[in-house]
Amino acid sequence: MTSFLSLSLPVETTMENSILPRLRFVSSSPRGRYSLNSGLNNSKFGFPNAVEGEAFPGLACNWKKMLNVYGRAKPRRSNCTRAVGKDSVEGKDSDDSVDTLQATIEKSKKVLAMQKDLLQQIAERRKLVSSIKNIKLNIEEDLDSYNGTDNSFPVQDLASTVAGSTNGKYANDIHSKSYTQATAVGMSETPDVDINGSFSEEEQGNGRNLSPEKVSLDIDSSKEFKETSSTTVQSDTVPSFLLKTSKYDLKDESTEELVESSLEDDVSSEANLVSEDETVKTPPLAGANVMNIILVAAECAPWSKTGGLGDVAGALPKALARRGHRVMVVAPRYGNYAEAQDIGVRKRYKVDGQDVEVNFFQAYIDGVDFVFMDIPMFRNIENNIYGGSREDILKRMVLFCKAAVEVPWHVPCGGVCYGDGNLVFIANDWHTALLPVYLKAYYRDHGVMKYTRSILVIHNIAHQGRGPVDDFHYVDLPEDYLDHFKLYDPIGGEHFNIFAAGLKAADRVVTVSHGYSWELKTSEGGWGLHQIINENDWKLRGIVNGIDMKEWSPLFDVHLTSDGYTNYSLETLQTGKPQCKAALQKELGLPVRENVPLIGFIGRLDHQKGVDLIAEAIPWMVGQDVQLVMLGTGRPDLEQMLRQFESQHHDKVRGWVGFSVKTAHRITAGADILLMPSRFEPCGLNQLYAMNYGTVPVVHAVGGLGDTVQQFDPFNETGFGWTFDRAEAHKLIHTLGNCLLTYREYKKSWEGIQRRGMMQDLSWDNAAQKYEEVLVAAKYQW
Ligand SMILES: Nc1ncnc2c1ncn2[C@@H]1O[C@H](COP(=O)(O)OP(=O)(O)O[C@H]2O[C@H](CO)[C@@H](O)[C@H](O)[C@H]2O)[C@@H](O)[C@H]1O
Repeated sequence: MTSFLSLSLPVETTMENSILPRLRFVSSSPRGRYSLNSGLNNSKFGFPNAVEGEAFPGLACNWKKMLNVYGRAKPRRSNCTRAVGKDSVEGKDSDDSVDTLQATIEKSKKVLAMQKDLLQQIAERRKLVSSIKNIKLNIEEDLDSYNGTDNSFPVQDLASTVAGSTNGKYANDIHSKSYTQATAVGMSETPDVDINGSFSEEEQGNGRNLSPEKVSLDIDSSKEFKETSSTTVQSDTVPSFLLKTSKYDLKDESTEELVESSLEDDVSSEANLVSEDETVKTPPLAGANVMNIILVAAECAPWSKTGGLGDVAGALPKALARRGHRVMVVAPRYGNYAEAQDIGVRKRYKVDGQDVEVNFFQAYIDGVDFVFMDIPMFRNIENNIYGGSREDILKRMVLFCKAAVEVPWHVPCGGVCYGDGNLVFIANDWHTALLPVYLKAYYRDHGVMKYTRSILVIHNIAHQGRGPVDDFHYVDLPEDYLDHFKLYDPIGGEHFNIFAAGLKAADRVVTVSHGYSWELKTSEGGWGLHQIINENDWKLRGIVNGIDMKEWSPLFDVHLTSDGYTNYSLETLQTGKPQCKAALQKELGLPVRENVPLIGFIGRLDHQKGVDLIAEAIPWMVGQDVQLVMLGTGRPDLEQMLRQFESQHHDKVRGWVGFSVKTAHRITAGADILLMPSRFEPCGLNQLYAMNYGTVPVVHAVGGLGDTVQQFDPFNETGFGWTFDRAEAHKLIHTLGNCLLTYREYKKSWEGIQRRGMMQDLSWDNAAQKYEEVLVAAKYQW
């Protein structure tokens, strides 16, 4: 969640019921309207406001168009016969038998190419399996000590174990390379030439932050994820290990035989290949593009999380580090984090005329330097991190961004600062959108940090950091910068908008799916910023989020190790998942029945997530033989609604009001179906998690949901779930009805959907590679 709206805050209610002045405009678009709050209401600062009526009917209509634009359709290969025909015309006579022969040869070539491709996948899957096994061994050791409470940080523990590298290890690595700047405390106040310098080739090439063992493990596994399969796995590209267990495989029997026999033949050569790989020191995947990257975010899982932003900030950096980059995450220190040590660096920054001291804490985990800023105004708000008055939140973000931009000078990680050469910041959402502005206004405009670039990632444009124009004085910038913050609403008039300034100042802009990058440019989806986004279209790119495979994998999930739950994989899906379902039913006090479809919902209870559509569908749903569990916090009226559903339909519905990571994992594993009727959804992570757990998503095909959930096609047995094209209750009911029918009547198809979902490569490694392209583009941009 990416706004002031904390999951534990009833902010959305105030959106609807504000008594403070509220400025609105009605979109001239015939498709629908939305209102924008001027931001004068303190509690609403940060998001533009309540959506009225049908929020994005236009989007609903246009999702198919979006899909066409961003294309799932793959380029068709020219068919063999045509190619042969062309040859024969150009050559001698067009003789039928020659044609046939040619066609056969072409076909054989194609089959051989497929076979080669499959063998490659087999080799890579095997490597993956063996590296996963290693990881699992470590994890199992850790599980013994894991206490199973929701508030602990298993990922953290596991991460350290898996990486096999702690801060101490890291320090050793650095020391062994005889770095001279090992003293953290008392670094000079101003940037110094040595510190700013970029790393030597050797330092970069070796992935300086990583121990040699770590480099090879991580690089190998990311490569495997990257190359193993495409995001949309078709039935003809099934990994080989499924050939013997499933029918969702190669339809072409001859190819299958060929593959099987080649498989056996190739076992020994593969083994050689793997062992060779292990001994050869692999260069970083990023090659010559290795950079210093600092991701700055207001939340970072597992330490702080109110929603998807926290997940992304916790996982994307690790994937970038696996590619060989030197990566740091900078986040506020909301509480005491066991892993992070005070490194003794103290800096002072001014906010609203006052000097505020910032202390820096650091932890090195999974190849990433996590730097936490300890600032009095951030302390003890871990359960309400976007809480407080508009001014309070603004001051926090001003201070955070001012300090973050100087972290590469002042915070030595493993003894050496990042420096500002070959450096890119990744800012996230409006909270850190000031960073690109500060980088420009304080430094680059003055010839400092000339080689530093900034990327701004839009996770949710609905929250913008809005306020009255007077708020400009808080951000402490030269007067001529005011114009960058001013935004005019046709009805609301001029206001102050942090996201607007950040979008203009950033070197590149990324958003979290292709679909959303299209929607952002529409008046319905841009929430008043569409014009600025259109003007900056040249620097915008959509990159679909990934999954932290250690955190969200049914095989390693630490929340499935007790209370009757169990870890499972593709191979044990048929036994493991039903066991989790039974455990969930038991935990929730629902009748334990294997054949009743169990539907889940996890998310913020607000307008975005379409909870009200579920509410409208409830009478129909409870008329079916289904069970429904909803987990969420947010608007008090919607929380109340959840409680009410539970009390009215106690034999079928559970409404869990609260923020519980453990329960979210357990629902994802135990449910058969995950419902996501979001009105808009920049990417959405829960549907990705669901598919990885063999849980079938039913979604409104908007934003990232449209990008990631391919509609089930019963004729071709393709697709990962069900989609509906308008955020309307009757559409949801109709679609869910089809889904339930398949669940009940077509078990084999259902299993196929589950398996295809689980077989996708949803890891962060693909996305990290794309981010790298954006970072490189920014680096060479002047
Ligand atoms: N009550 C609860 N208890 C426990 N866990 C809960 C919970 N409610 C939500 N969560 C967890 O929070 C995360 C929510 O992530 P999403 O991507 O679905 O939504 P969010 O709208 O916050 O993120 C925004 O940013 C992300 C990241 O880019 C985009 O995917 C998304 O579309 C955009 O709206 C998931 O990990 C989910 O399990």
